Amino acid sequence: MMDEKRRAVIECRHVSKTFYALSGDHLVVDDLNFNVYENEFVVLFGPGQCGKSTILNLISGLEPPTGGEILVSGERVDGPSPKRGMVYQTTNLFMWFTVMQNVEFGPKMQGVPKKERRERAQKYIDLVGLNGFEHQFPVRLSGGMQQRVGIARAYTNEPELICMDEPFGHLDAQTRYLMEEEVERISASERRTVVFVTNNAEEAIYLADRIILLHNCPTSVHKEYTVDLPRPRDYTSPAFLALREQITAEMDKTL
Ligand SMILES: Nc1ncnc2c1ncn2[C@@H]1O[C@H](COP(=O)(O)OP(=O)(O)OP(=O)(O)O)[C@@H](O)[C@H]1O
Repeated sequence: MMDEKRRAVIECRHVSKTFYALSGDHLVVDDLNFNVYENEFVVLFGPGQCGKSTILNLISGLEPPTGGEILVSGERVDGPSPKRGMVYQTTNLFMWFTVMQNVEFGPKMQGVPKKERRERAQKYIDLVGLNGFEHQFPVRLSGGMQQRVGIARAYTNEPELICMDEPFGHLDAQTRYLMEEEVERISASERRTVVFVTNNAEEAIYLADRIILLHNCPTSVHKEYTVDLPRPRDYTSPAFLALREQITAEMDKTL
C-alpha cells in the first residue's frame, strides 16, 4: 500500500492545458490532480491521443500549463531542467556521438569533471547491459539497445525524476517484453521516481507500483490502481490477468 507520509516528488494541482490555434482552441488537460511519491513507479495509462504526452511535457516543463500548477520537489515547474530526465519513444540520440559520449553528455553540459562523469556514465552503461559497446555509434545498435542508451543517459544525470514517454512503442513485441524486464531489473537495483506513459495494459501492470488511468481527451484522472503483485511479475498469473481485464474494461468506459 502507498505510504502517504512519503515525500511527494510531483504534485499536479488543478492542471489544465489548452492549445490555442486559429482553427479553434483545443482543451487537452482538464483539472488534473495527482501526486507521485519518492521512488514510486507510476504509470500514466490511457487511450491513444488522450493527452499522456502532454502531461509529461507539462511535468518536464517543456510546455506551460494554462491553469493550475505543477510542483516538483515543492518547486513550481517553470521550464525544462536536468533534474527531470526524459526517455522518449524515438531515442533522440546524437548519432555522431558514441554511446559513452551520448551518456555522459548531460553531466558534461553541467560541468561535471571528466573523470567523475565517465565513472558515472560507465556505471549506468553497465547497469543497462551495454558494457563493451561504449565506443560504438548508435547507428550500429538495435532499437532496443538504442533505448538502453536513452535510459542510461537519463539515469546518468541523476535526476530527481525520470519521465518515460512510451519508450518501447516502436519496438517489436519480443524486444518490448525484454525491455520491460530490463526496466524492472534496473528500477529494482536503482530506485528512482519514474513516471512512465503507455497505452499498453500489460506493460502498465508489469511495471507499475500505481497506475493512473486517464480519461479520454480532455484528460484527467479517471481511476487509480495500486498494483501490489509480487515482482518480477508473471504476465500469465491469474491475478495479473484479472487485473488486466479489470483495467481494460474500465478503460473502455473512458472512451
Ligand atoms: N503542440 C500542440 N498543439 C496543438 N495540439 C496538440 C499539441 N500537442 C498535442 N496536441 C493535441 O493534444 C491531444 C493529445 O495529444 P498527446 O500527444 O498528449 O496524446 P497521447 O495520449 O500522448 O497520444 P498517443 O497515445 O497517441 O501518444 C491530441 O489531440 C493532439 O493533437
